[in-house]
Amino acid sequence: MLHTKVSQIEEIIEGAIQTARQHQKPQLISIVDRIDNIDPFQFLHTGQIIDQHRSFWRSAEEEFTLVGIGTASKLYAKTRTRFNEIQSMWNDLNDQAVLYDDFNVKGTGIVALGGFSFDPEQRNGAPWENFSDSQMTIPAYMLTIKDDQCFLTTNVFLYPEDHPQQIIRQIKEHQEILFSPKPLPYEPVVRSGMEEVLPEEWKKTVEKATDDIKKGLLEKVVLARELRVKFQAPVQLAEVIKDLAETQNNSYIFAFESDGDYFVGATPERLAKLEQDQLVSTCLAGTIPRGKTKEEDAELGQELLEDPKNLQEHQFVVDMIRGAVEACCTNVDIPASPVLYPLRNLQHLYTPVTATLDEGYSLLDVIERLHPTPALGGLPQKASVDYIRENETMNRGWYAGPIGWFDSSNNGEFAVAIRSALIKNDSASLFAGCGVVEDSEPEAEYEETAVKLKPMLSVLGGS
Ligand SMILES: C=C(O[C@H]1C=CC=C(C(=O)O)[C@@H]1O)C(=O)O
Ligand SMILES: [Mg+2]
Repeated sequence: MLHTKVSQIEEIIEGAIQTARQHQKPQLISIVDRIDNIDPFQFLHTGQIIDQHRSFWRSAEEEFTLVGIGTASKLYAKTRTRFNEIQSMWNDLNDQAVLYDDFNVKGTGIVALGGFSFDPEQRNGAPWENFSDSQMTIPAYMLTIKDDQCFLTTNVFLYPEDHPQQIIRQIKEHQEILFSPKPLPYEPVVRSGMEEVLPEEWKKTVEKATDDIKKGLLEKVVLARELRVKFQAPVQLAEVIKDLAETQNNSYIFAFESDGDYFVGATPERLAKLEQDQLVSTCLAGTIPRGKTKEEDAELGQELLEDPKNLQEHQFVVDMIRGAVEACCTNVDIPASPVLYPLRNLQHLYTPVTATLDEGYSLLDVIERLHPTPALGGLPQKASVDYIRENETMNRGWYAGPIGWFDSSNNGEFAVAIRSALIKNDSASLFAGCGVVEDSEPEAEYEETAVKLKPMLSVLGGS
């Protein structure tokens, strides 16, 4: 199945270990092969035999899927300068890497996949003990599906003391496992319990926020809540991801596994996408349910497009993203008014942003400027993040944080991890939030978050 000849892998590994010995320092090598079509969910499922550190990413708008298995290298940081730190670790890593790639397709070769918590200053308490503040992983094995083509990247760090034959044998064993994909077990997820975390207290917090906004303490704040569920048996990652991919349109499907826990979701909200110097960002805020009939759906959509409270929620996001993007881009194009963005259970106000990124900036520089937008944090940015840390009834962890990937050819994309759940064996925490502005009503915001919880709930035992 692999198009790379085995002898070629042997030569590459032997050569790289020689180089590592000569320079007395490790060598990262990355080999890209074109492979026959393979089911990404089965690949993800089978990957757990090799390593319980897996990642999944599927684009919301194009045929593009990444599945990472295991770890060739990890980039961590946990301070306020985490984006810069990860960028400089990434630059160092690339300086010492050698790429064997005849195809040059985005999202192949040395690729980092992972995410960042919402707020690096929030303590890393339950249920997030197994997730570090930020973590980007360069997988040992990675499947890339781009349009109708599949690629396998094999990344390996080679040390002066490594034995070529041992490394080659292990890679061959792992590739054999990955190329004999196991069917999914198809055991339905059965819930045995469900508990909303402090719903009345949450509504009071929304009310307090509207008062504080009226007092001028801040202009907007996004408040999220948590729903805890229990299952009869441990949940299988690949099944949840497959169900999400099949039921949620116009959404990024993602999963990050860390020490046995899975953070998964189907988010519609792109933060930024970069292809060479072409940048795309998205303003998505303002929400109404879908209608049961075509007519009702169109009526609700029209109501959303004209509703002052939702338009205000949205405009704060557009203004902030415009400022952040204009500071590092040219040719910034932002339509004057939003359109509808339909999802299965609800519809949003949507304004796309396109621009050309100025030289010298990376995707992470853009993420640092954007995160959190007022769709996840509020306005002013710092005041709203402080407000969330002090008042919200949950620990956000990676909820609403930037998650995504980048490669070494200036391609990459980050979304924000909303409509998500942290799954721990036979229990899970589901998260959803909403933008609170002056005219927000606690009961209506509560209902809005209930609809936002539906996509995850429906694949975790039914909504
Ligand atoms: C914070 C969430 O949604 C944001 C994204 C789109 C619309 C939103 C809203 O209308 O409130 C939120 O700003 C969430 O789903 O957890
Ligand atoms: Mg809203």
